[in-house]
Formats: sequence, C-alpha cells, structure tokens
Amino acid sequence: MPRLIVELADRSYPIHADRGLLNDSDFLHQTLQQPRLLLVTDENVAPHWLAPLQRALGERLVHAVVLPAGEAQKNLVTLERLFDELARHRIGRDGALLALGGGVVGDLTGFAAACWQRGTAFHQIPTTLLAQVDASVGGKTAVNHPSGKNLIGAFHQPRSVIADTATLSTLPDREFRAGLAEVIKHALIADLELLVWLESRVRELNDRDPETVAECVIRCCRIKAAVVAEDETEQGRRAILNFGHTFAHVIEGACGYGEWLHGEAVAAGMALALELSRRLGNINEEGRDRGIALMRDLQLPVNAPALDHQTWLDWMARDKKATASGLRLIVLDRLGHASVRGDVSEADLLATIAWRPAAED
Ligand SMILES: NC(=O)c1ccc[n+]([C@@H]2O[C@H](COP(=O)([O-])OP(=O)(O)OC[C@H]3O[C@@H](n4cnc5c(N)ncnc54)[C@H](O)[C@@H]3O)[C@@H](O)[C@H]2O)c1
Ligand SMILES: O=C(O)C(=O)C[C@@H](O)[C@H](O)[C@H](O)COP(=O)(O)O
Ligand SMILES: [Zn+2]
Repeated sequence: MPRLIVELADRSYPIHADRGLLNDSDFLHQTLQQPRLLLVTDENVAPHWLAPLQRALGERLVHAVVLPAGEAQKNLVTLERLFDELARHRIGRDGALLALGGGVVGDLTGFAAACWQRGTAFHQIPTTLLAQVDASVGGKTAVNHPSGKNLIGAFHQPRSVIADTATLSTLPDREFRAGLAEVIKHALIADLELLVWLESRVRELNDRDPETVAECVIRCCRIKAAVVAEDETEQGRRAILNFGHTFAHVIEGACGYGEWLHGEAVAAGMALALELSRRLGNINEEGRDRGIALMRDLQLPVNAPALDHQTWLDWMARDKKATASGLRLIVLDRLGHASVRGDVSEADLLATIAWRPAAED
C-alpha cells in the first residue's frame, strides 16, 4: 500500500493512500488505535462511507456526528456543537476524533481536536479529491470568521491520514474539479514535471480515470509532506502552498462562504497570481497562459468575479500572511517554483485584480 510519512519529529505521521482502505478492517484497527473514537462527517458522506467504519470499529466508535454539508458550516457555531458532543460522549485525552469527509469536516474536526482538553488526537479520513491532495495533510485546522477565511484556527497535526481513493467514486463532478485546482497548484509551485504530466493526462482527468487520479493524490501528498516537514507552522517556505489563495479567500468571503467552492476560487485566484508573476517579469505571457489553459481544459473557472477594488483591498488586508509592513503574496519565479514577495506595489496589485484572461476562441 502506498505510504508516505510527514516527517515532524515526535509528531510524524503516515499518509496511507490506496483504493479500498475503508474495507480493510485489520488495517483500520491497527491505524485507529485509540480506545474511544468520535467520528465527524457530513450528510452527503455518511450514506456512502460511514457504514464500513462502523463495521470495522464496532463499539470503539462511540458516536458519529453527521453535520449539514458545506463551507457555510465551517464556523464557531458548528465547533460548539462538536464540543457538546465530545462532552456528552465523555471523550477524554486517550480518545480520538475521526474526520470522515472533505476539507470542511477535516478543518472543523481538526480544530475541535486541537482545542478539546488542550489537544486530543485526531485522524484524517478524506473523501474529496481536494482533501486527499491537500487539506488532510499538514495540520492546518480552522473555522471561518465573517470577516475572513480560516481566521480562527490552530496548527494541530493528525495522527494519520487514510485516503481511500475509492471514496471519490461518489463525489459530484463539480467537487472533483475543485480538487483538481489544488493539484494544479502543487504543480505550478513545486513540480514542473507534474505540470507536464497533467497536460498530457487531460482526457484521463476529465474522465476521472482512477489510476490517474490516484497518481495525483500520491504526487501532491509527496510535495505537500515535504513542504510541511520543512516549515510546519508557516514561518517561511510553507506559504507557497497559499499560491492564488490571497485572491481566492477574497472571492470566497466577499461572495458569501459556499457560493464559490474553495477549489474554484483557488483556480480564479491562481489566474490572477499567474498574471502578477508575469507583471513582475518572472514568467512570460506564454507561461501565464499555459497555467490558465490547463485550468480551462479541466473546466475550472479562471475569471474572478467583478468586485470593486476597495472590496479586494479590504479583504486582502485581513489575509493571515499580511504583516505591519503590508501584504505578502505568493508568485511564481518560474513554472514549477514559487516564492513569497512582500514588495508588490499597489499599482501592480490594482492592475492584477482588474485583469481577466482573454476570452477563449
Ligand atoms: N487545512 C488545509 O490545509 C486545507 C487545504 C485546502 C483546503 N482546505 C479547506 O477545505 C475546504 C474545502 O474542502 P472540500 O473541497 O473537500 O469541500 P467540502 O468538505 O465542503 O466537501 C465538498 C462536498 O462534497 C461532499 N462530499 C465529500 N466527500 C464526498 C464523497 N466521497 N461522496 C459524495 N459527496 C462527498 C461534501 O458533503 C460537500 O458537499 C475549505 O474550507 C478549505 O478552506 C483546507
Ligand atoms: O497547507 C497550507 O499551508 C495551505 O496553505 C493549503 C491551502 O490549500 C489551504 O487552502 C489552507 O487552508 C489555506 O490556509 P490559510 O492559512 O491561508 O488559511
Ligand atoms: Zn487551498
């Protein structure tokens, strides 16, 4: 079974990625070791993927909380509900939370685990492409605040990641495509070979070919695990994983959480970040348009919504990467390599947010 390790000294953990993991009771017993487990999932995931875990874990699975689905749930009200469930079911420090679902369930459950009794174990069992290639790895946990995305959160690493790629068979097409945005992000910031490979696999990706998709999961997890191992709490290099996100988080928040899917907003945000990279002279038009063409080929939105520039600036000012001296933005130095820039002029920023890709022929 493909297995990677996120190397973080005493917080190191494995990423298991394979088809059929949720049907392997022995594996689940060995990996989910804590004696009392509280599972969190949502209303779309539960009917498909809760039963195998219930079967495998028996009475050790004390309770399953089934939340309404969607980004609008990623808030303090839902978090409080999770604390109530943890209290009601007397989950102590020898217990663990299981996050069965997409990035919303993962971020919420992880943050509940970070807070509960000042830190309780949790495991990520991601069921969306986006969560398998990105959100389940790295220990960023959070809820949204009305004024900004993921503003309330903690770094809290899971004990394991169990990515059963078979769960993607029930994922709606729009959600699958949103996950592809984070795959493209990993390629643009860190792996030119992956970019070339994705360009050569457009048909398979659009057909959701299981082997191609599984390879995306492994390759992205490998990239993300390496970045996180180098800089767990985003003191420096980890910020490259935020490529396109300064713009994406404005789109998600200003349009109302859930209107744009996170991955869709990341795609439109990356189109702007590609243009910014071009403006700074790091890549040429051809490089910019190559990234945008791949997103279009995979039917991702590349046109950010028309928000007035003050809305952009106000929301961006609350980005977690901003410091007293101003915004920090992630740009490409070249295709396949990114860096953090704290010196982007307001003129370049305003021109970037006003720019949109040319219409397709
Ligand atoms: N912590 C991180 O490092 C990180 C990284 C990227 C994104 N995120 C966060 O992740 C969230 C987005 O995650 P997402 O795209 O997984 O969204 P999501 O969790 O909302 O899941 C997408 C939708 O698919 C449904 N679903 C999930 N798995 C399914 C399955 N197997 N079959 C059928 N339906 C299924 C869900 O119910 C939901 O409606 C955002 O809040 C984003 O900020 C976090
Ligand atoms: O893991 C990271 O680091 C990332 O930035 C991954 C992003 O894809 C993800 O959307 C993350 O939640 C954004 O974090 P934030 O710190 O900008 O809220
Ligand atoms: Zn993201």
